[in-house]
Amino acid sequence: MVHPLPKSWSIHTRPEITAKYEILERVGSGAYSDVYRARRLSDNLIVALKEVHDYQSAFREIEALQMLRNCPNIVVLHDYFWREDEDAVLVLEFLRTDLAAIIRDWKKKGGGVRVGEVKRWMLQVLCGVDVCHRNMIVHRDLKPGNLLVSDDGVLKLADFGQAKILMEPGFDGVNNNQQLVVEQNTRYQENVTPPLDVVPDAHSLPDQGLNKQVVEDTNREEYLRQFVELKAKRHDMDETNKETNTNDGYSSCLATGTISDVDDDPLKSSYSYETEEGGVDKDGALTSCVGTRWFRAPELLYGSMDYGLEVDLWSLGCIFSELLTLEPLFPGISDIDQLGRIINVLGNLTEEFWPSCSKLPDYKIISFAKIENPIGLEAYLPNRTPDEISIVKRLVCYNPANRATAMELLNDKYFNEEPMPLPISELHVPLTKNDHEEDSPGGWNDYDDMGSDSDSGDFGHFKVVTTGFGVSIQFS
Ligand SMILES: Nc1ncnc2c1ncn2[C@@H]1O[C@H](COP(=O)(O)OP(=O)(O)OP(=O)(O)O)[C@@H](O)[C@H]1O
Repeated sequence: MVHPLPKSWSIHTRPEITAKYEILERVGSGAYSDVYRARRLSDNLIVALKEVHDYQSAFREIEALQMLRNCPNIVVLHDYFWREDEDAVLVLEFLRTDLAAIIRDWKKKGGGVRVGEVKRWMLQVLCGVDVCHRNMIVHRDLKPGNLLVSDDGVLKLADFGQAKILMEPGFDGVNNNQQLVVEQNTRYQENVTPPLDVVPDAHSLPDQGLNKQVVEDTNREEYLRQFVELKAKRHDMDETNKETNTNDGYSSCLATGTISDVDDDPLKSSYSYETEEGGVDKDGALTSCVGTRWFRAPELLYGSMDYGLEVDLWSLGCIFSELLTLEPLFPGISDIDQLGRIINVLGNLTEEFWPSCSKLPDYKIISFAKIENPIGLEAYLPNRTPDEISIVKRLVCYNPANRATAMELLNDKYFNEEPMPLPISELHVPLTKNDHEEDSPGGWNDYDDMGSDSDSGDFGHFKVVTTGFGVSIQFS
């Protein structure tokens, strides 16, 4: 659906943007942004202008996309506008549809999935995630709706507003493709031979205008200068926004949900929770309030602020399962329900599965009744082959260290045997993106709620028990 232009439109009143772009229509909006289709006046290129209303999110997205430029399965950042007193505007390549729309289209048409197609889509997702992870960037919001697709079938990871660089990369790691590859991380560096070549994207040519920020032939010094400048700006803004800021490390989401979940919770008076605001390393700690619930890893649901790239691997497993079945694997209606669904399938989270799980911040706060006979992932993947089930199991598992990396999966025989992955040129890309709005209630309309962080849904049966750690909520 194309949204009509609102009358008061901040992007429209910014001469530095309108001098270079004709704004055509609003094509989407998210938690932090409004996205417009626009035409670049210099060469008529159609682009997406993403006006980001949260500077932290804008910074993250720019920082990550700068590092990942020239990667074929990552959305191209052509340019950006960043001024202290205005919302940042990112100029992105325009991609008309996404994997969620493709899944909806398959479902609507019936007839199941074509394995060759599933393989090609999944390979493209894996390539995008692999390049992020080799650069120590955790995306933190992988879901079909954030995997944009071009008219000719190229899939690109987008929406890096929650992305985080897990360590400062060594700039010496710039390789021929100008990607920054971190040497320190052995798990992700062993046998690094990208199975699919990373080649510069034809559409990634830089903007040549006055506000040029992303330059294809940027040398290392210039790149470093821009990066340092942007960081300094962020630091200044951090200082001025200290009062209201919720940086990583300043907030903790308990397994009961996000802080807003707790605030909204009608049962809030029947239990308590404590959040440690002090003593958390501002620069080092992460927040657990990330990602869209259906794709959120259990360690995040249990409040971890010490997680790694593996949270993306869990999301990948949910995405692969959805490609195979056309249904979301864990469509939780609240964070508690999300955890309950996972536990019903995998069994209770115990040290048998993940030896250090009891150290998760909320592990002792939330306890579920013992699940004697977990359903198992197989039950959710009827008629799928053992290889397909095995891949889902290698991603959707409790212990993050046991999750298969994107690189390992790219080399998995599944993607190299019949039926072979379809060539990109043979992938079917639906013409429209939002035809699900016509669907019947209870169908794909529900899909729009997958990102909601409000726990106003059904909590099911529970009992509140006082323990040595405070109050425990037990669900059955
Ligand atoms: N490059 C693009 N090309 C075309 N449409 C886009 C592009 N980027 C984003 N959009 C559209 O705008 C919507 C919002 O964008 P995006 O998901 O990046 O924003 P967000 O505020 O970070 O969202 P979220 O609430 O999912 O975190 C997307 O669902 C998509 O429909």
